[in-house]
Amino acid sequence: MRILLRLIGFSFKYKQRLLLAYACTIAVTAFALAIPWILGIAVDEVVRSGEVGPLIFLASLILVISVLRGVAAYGQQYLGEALGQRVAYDIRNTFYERLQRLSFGFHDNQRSGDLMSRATADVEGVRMFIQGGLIRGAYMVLLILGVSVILIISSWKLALMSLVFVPFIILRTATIMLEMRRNWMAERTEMGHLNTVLQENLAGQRVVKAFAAEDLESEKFNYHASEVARYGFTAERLQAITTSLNNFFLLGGTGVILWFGGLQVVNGSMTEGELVSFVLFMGLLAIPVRMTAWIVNSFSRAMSSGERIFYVLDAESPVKEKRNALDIPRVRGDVRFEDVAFGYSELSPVLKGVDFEAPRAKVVAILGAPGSGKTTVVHLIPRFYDVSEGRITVDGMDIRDVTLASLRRNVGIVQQDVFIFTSTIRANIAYGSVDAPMEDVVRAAKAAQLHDYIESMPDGYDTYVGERGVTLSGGQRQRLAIARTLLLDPPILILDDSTSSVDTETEHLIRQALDTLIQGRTTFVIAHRLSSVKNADMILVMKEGRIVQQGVHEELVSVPGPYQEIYELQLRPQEVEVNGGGSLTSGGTGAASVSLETRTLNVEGTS
Ligand SMILES: Nc1ncnc2c1ncn2[C@@H]1O[C@H](COP(=O)(O)OP(=O)(O)OP(=O)(O)O)[C@@H](O)[C@H]1O
Repeated sequence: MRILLRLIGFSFKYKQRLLLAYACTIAVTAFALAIPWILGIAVDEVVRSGEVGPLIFLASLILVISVLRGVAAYGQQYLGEALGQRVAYDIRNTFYERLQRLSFGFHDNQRSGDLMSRATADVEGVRMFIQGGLIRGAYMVLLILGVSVILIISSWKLALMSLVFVPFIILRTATIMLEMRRNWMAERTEMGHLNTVLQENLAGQRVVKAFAAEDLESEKFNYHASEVARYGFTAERLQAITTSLNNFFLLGGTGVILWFGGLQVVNGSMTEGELVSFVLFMGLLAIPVRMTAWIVNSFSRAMSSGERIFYVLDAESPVKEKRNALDIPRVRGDVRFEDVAFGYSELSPVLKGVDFEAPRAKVVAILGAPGSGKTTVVHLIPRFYDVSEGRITVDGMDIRDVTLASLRRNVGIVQQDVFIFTSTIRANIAYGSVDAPMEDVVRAAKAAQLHDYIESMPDGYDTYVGERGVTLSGGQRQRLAIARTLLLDPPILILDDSTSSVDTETEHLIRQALDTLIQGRTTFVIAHRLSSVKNADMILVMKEGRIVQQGVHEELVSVPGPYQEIYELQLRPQEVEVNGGGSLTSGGTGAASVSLETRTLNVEGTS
């Protein structure tokens, strides 16, 4: 009921259209009821007077009414369709908008395929109901009520006999409604699984092919596809059985009328015309009786779909923006973690007592074993997640007191896994700074050592890159991400330096690009490379969610502890690889130079 009311609430935004559609529905019902009534009078007139004059008049009247009925039916259908389309448009946009606002904490627990299914198939289910069920349902109710009242006024005994089937239809409708609802919910869920398999398969095509897993993928898809089909058949079966039963009840009622009505005509207590009207009125019920099952089916589907849509619309984002949050301008870049604790769920804390200060324009290298919490620490800065204890400040301001948009404008991220949109190179570089003038885009591309490559393409900056940037090499994707961040020009930078292995020339280009990028920004490097660690202004060594050592390379390497172990086991062997090809400096402090050796440094012992 709550879902139905909310869907009606969406429709009520267009109340003029809705009311007009209902006005057309009332007109269609009235005209539909008038025709059998006039036909009854016509039959009586012919029998009584034997003249054709009144017949011609009544026939013309029926013609006029039929035309009017046609016009009203057109209005009803058109307005219903338009209403359905508009409501679907609104729901789809509200859904998408909500998805954009929900934080990582929500998305971590969802499957993209399922969310896509909610945004498409579920919205479509709701649209069909609004367009059909909401309007036609009213027509059906009006017609049944109208026919019942007319029949009862004409001959209540005969009416009661002929309408004896109505309670059966109501009972049947009520029972299948529950069954249909359960069935549609299961079908919607399976459809979500099906979309997830499809989406993952398409996104992971390279892995599927590399592991020759086509058969496995087909099996997974087939399983969910057959489940979807099974629930679809069940819905059709329920609808077909109900339609047949309802038809049976209706025809039974018509038989009763013919039998008892015929007897009444014979004994003179009813005219021929009244009997004809009665039978025609019963005929009018055929449409709503047949439609009952369809409407119940459409209603059940819409309620299940509505539930799935409202689940997302009502979802609370774990990261919320305060009402009076400040829209901050460009910050200086002093970042401070004050006794921060965090867990992805309340049961398992991931970070405990993390406390450090990253002064403006310094480079902080974070290292530690896999799962020690390095990524988690940096993801707290742009508020992908919120701390559970303590606080993080930027220039002394608690980051929960500022708007998410203004905070994120100040924090740039260059990840190892660069996401490229299916668009032009220019649009991809300007993602996040869409209004940036072309000169700035070119300047960023030049600084990222990508300009020459772009210029060598036939369409230059307007060259389209394939889905997820498949037409670009790993090194080009990475430099594009650097150009994107350079254009954003954030004072705080998060960098995952685990560049996939590339050739020396590309490595050199990336190193130059990063050199430019890092200048003058407070930089957090998730350190996978020797020089990121060795030349950082501060090194944080993490273990099981805690900072176990903190300092600069020279200090840490001279005392026994986790850093010394990592250095001896994994960093020192890298030293022979370093050939001093360049450096990344931290805003001219001199201390921070992050050089990129040709081989990826494997701090954790994994490649
Ligand atoms: N989205 C998430 N939901 C639940 N747990 C998570 C999530 N992301 C990470 N974790 C868990 O939090 C812990 C810290 O993970 P994190 O990614 O911060 O480690 P890391 O040091 O960056 O590891 P790596 O070097 O392997 O990337 C791990 O135990 C991990 O399983």
